[in-house]
Amino acid sequence: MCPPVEETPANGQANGTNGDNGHPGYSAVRSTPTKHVSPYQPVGDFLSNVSRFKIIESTLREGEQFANAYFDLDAKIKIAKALDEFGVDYIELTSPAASEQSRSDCEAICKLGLKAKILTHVRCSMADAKIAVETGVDGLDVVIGTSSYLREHSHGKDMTYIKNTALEVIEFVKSKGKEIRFSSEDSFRSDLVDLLSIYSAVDKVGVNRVGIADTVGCASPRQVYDLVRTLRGVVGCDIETHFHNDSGCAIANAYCALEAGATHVDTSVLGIGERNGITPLGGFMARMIVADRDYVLSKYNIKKLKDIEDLVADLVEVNVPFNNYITGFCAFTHKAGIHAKAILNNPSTYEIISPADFGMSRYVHFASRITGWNAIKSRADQLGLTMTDAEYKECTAEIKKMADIKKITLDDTDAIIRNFHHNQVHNTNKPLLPDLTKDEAEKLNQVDQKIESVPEKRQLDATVEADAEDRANKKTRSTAA
Ligand SMILES: CC(=O)SCCNC(=O)CCNC(=O)[C@H](O)C(C)(C)COP(=O)(O)OP(=O)(O)OC[C@H]1O[C@@H](n2cnc3c(N)ncnc32)[C@H](O)[C@@H]1OP(=O)(O)O
Ligand SMILES: O=C(O)CCC(=O)C(=O)O
Ligand SMILES: [Zn+2]
Repeated sequence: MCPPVEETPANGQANGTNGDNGHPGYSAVRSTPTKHVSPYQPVGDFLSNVSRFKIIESTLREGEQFANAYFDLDAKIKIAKALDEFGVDYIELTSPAASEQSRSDCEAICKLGLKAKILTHVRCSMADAKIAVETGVDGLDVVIGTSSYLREHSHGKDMTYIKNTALEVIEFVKSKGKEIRFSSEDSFRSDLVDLLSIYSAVDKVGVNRVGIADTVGCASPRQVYDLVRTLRGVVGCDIETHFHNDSGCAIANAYCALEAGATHVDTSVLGIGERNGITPLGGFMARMIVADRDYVLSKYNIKKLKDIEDLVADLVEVNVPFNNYITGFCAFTHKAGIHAKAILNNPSTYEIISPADFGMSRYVHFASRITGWNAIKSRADQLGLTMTDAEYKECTAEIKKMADIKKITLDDTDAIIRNFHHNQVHNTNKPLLPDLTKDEAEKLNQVDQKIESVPEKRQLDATVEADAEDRANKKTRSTAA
């Protein structure tokens, strides 16, 4: 088995050491070469924007709608600066009509001089638009519900009113030299003819983008593809998309929207937002780096992802989930023996994303009954201990035996490897794990007795003894020389 090989990442930077996933019981393995040629390249379709999408980052708007979110100005500035360093194209802020503090925060963020364009998100009303254009934002994201649910039970306006107001607001915002997007809320439960008719009308008066929103998270990727593709044939302007995650499709829907010709995707850090939130920035990056690594690396500073997630998680007082895309504590941890062996030889066997791209580390978990001798050999290498293959196998069997009677830790496993090695080299019989409880020692004894009666075990013992003798002979010869 090859020892872990150090990778030279495509971007020429040092390997993943700064984004430690924080494992107490796993060995870090240096990244190995990964020229990411995905067998699942995006469909080579002239409509697809998978290789030229833009991100509208809405942690400071949709994210403020997350149940736990409370961002004071200092927090907003930290988040805005971090997102700007990451390289998002737009930062969307809460409506300045929401409160006096929201309005002054909006002005303050506009004055930071960030590279990202600053948008604010307002209702489709002249009153909101008039407040928004005075804040210094680059553009307005205007929204109004078009489904019958929202027309009847939210704002109570019909489609004619919506269209007329939309046209009035767009004309006003454009006259102020601002970018303007018009979006239908709850698009996937809206009448298709209503939708296409209003999008076509706003496109004709020069709106910069239209937006489709899956406000209740009901849409499937196929429905998204169909609607965006249809809309692509109706409007010439850009198409923004916004997906809630109630039924688990937010990332897949964003991807399908791009395949169908959408140009912009809304995200928030960790997906925070109303209810269970929207397309998460990190999960979206995970999807897109698999689709077009060069585009993602050329545009976004993805090594900042973990810092941004930690910042936001801290501010909204949540933990980053264990299975989070990229940064979850086990996102790059390989445990089963079969996986570990292959990963140690070549990480592409079981990884489609290189942790090093995100400044993260890969781990091989070897303290369990499902580990294998290749992983144990790799760990022994890290401990500076060398044995024969037969000894690694025997040592692995001891680890499995112990793991069958109790949940073993990294320290336990290291102790077994060290003591096993010591016994081989010095021909001693040290207990492999000295601090077993009486009960555990008794169980181990029973297991030992069972194993002794297995013929393969006797065979293995003979091999190990032969190895030891061979080594002893060699040692004698080299001492004599
Ligand atoms: C799907 C989304 O997430 S859209 C973004 C939602 N974001 C927010 O709501 C955050 C900011 N919101 C707020 O601070 C407040 O809701 C405000 C300032 C906008 C309005 O506050 P209030 O005047 O107290 O009204 P309230 O919040 O109770 O109800 C919403 C009002 O907006 C109207 N409304 C709702 N959607 C729209 C719309 N898209 N365009 C125009 N008016 C709308 C409703 O009819 C209702 O008006 P009413 O006072 O005549 O009943
Ligand atoms: O403005 C938009 O496009 C989306 C608004 C929103 O948050 C939603 O509909 O869920
Ligand atoms: Zn939303």
